[in-house]
Amino acid sequence: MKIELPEEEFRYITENSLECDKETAFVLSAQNEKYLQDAKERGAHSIISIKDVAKLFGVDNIKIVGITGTNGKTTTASAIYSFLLDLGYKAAMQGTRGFFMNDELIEGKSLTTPSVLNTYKHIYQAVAAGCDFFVMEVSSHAIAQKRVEGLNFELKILTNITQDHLDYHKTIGEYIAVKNSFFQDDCKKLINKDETKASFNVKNTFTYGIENSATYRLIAYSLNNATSGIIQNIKDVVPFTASLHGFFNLYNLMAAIAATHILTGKKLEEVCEVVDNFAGVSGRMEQVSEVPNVIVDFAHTPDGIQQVLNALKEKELLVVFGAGGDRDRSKRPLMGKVAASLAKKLYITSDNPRNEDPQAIVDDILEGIEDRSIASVELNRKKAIKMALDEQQEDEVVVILGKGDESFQIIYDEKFPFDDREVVRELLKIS
Ligand SMILES: CC(=O)N[C@H]1[C@@H](OP(=O)(O)OP(=O)(O)OC[C@H]2O[C@@H](n3ccc(=O)[nH]c3=O)[C@H](O)[C@@H]2O)O[C@H](CO)[C@@H](O)[C@@H]1O[C@H](C)C(=O)N[C@@H](C)C(=O)N[C@H](CCC(=O)O)C(=O)O
Ligand SMILES: Nc1ncnc2c1ncn2[C@@H]1O[C@H](COP(=O)(O)OP(=O)(O)OP(=O)(O)O)[C@@H](O)[C@H]1O
Ligand SMILES: N[C@H](CCC[C@H](N)C(=O)O)C(=O)O
Ligand SMILES: [Mg+2]
Repeated sequence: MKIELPEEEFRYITENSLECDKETAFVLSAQNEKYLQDAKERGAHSIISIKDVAKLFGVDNIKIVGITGTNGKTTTASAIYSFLLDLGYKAAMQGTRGFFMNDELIEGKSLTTPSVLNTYKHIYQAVAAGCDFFVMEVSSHAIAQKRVEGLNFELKILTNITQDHLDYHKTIGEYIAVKNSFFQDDCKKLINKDETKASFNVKNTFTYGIENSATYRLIAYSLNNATSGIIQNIKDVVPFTASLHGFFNLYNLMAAIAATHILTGKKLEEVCEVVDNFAGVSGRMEQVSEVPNVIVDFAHTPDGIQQVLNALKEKELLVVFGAGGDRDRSKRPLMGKVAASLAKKLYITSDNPRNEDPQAIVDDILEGIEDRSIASVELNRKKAIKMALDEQQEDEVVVILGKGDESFQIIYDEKFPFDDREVVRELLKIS
């Protein structure tokens, strides 16, 4: 990606040596230092550091909020973004769903945390638009690869640490260490106190929790019909209501309320008043049809599946899911096991197979399932959804997991249009 800067002596900057020429400066970062020689050989105008870009782009003129954790990053980021906008601030958000500013989608999905220069470009756009805050998701890949190099965070948030991405991090110990490495500096931090795997520098640390005492503690809650809770921070005890469902979302809401309180210095009452306006995130616990009851969710980890199915366990559940190809293999049997323990019936199918054999992925999932009589295998995702809908009885819920708001299915390197919600609507003939 080349960025044009007409005012500078070089006309463009890039982080890719292949794009270097006499008009284009190479932005040296931890991710591309191995290509420095190549950039020089291609006649780069000059070599500049990511710190130089930080100055050029004024990235210190905005408050950056970074959220990491295995699950709940997008939901927590979206809640903070929504609360800030409702409280009258200008805000931007970058994450799995793309780059948003002041309630508008500016750029579609790419990575959860894009390359370092891409993030700097978004921050630059947010500064230019007069935003007070830049809320961003920080994936474990991004921490390991230093895609957040040079950013001074106003607040860093930890949602939780369970299992994902062991294809990349190799061991759970390494994955936990990478997540925790984000919280070793002196900047303000907000940590989930109920996450026993969290390890952080206590300086400037705030905590939130439900089970353990914390700076922000949920002292009472109800999940019947509507979600509501009472949050305590020192002497303040403040109620809130919310339209998100499920116990796990109480954690996301707590993190977002606490973060907004810390960031803005507004009264906790004022923050809690806007909580109910946040309608949730597309493709997360999204009810596509009420009768029959069909829910689409983005759970793609063992813990995500457990949390979502637990939230719905009052009903009998028919669960359609698979697992992504070219991703953590070791999570697949765990996903199978936890789904089998909470569902009446499983329809195991393809997610995004990418370069793997879809049957082999399903076999990995089946490894975790003792009672195979509850599991049907149908590799075609649309057919698997149809099977579940055809077999659904009154009072049962069809829960379709793993792809949430994705609008395509990735087979090898090709993206084919596919949206679980559209498929359900088409099969149920809902307009
Ligand atoms: C495994 C992985 O994470 N790979 C990422 C990594 O690729 P890489 O290390 O192979 O990069 P590289 O090709 O050596 O390039 C590194 C740098 O050198 C530069 N370069 C490269 C080649 C060259 O000749 N000259 C040169 O200067 C590139 O412009 C880049 O700046 O760095 C690239 C640039 O930042 C990423 O695009 C790429 O993401 C790939 C596409 C990917 O699929 N990543 C996924 C797994 C990912 O990151 N997912 C996370 C987690 C999602 C979540 O849990 O929410 C995410 O943040 O989305
Ligand atoms: N706090 C939480 N704890 C456990 N599971 C959660 C939590 N919040 C959300 N989930 C589950 O994880 C799924 C993904 O949620 P969300 O998109 O907010 O997470 P994420 O961390 O951004 O995921 P990704 O790493 O793919 O970007 C949800 O659909 C839900 O199933
Ligand atoms: N951010 C996650 C999303 C997974 C979504 C699932 N549908 C898959 O393709 O595995 C990842 O890149 O691992
Ligand atoms: Mg996300």
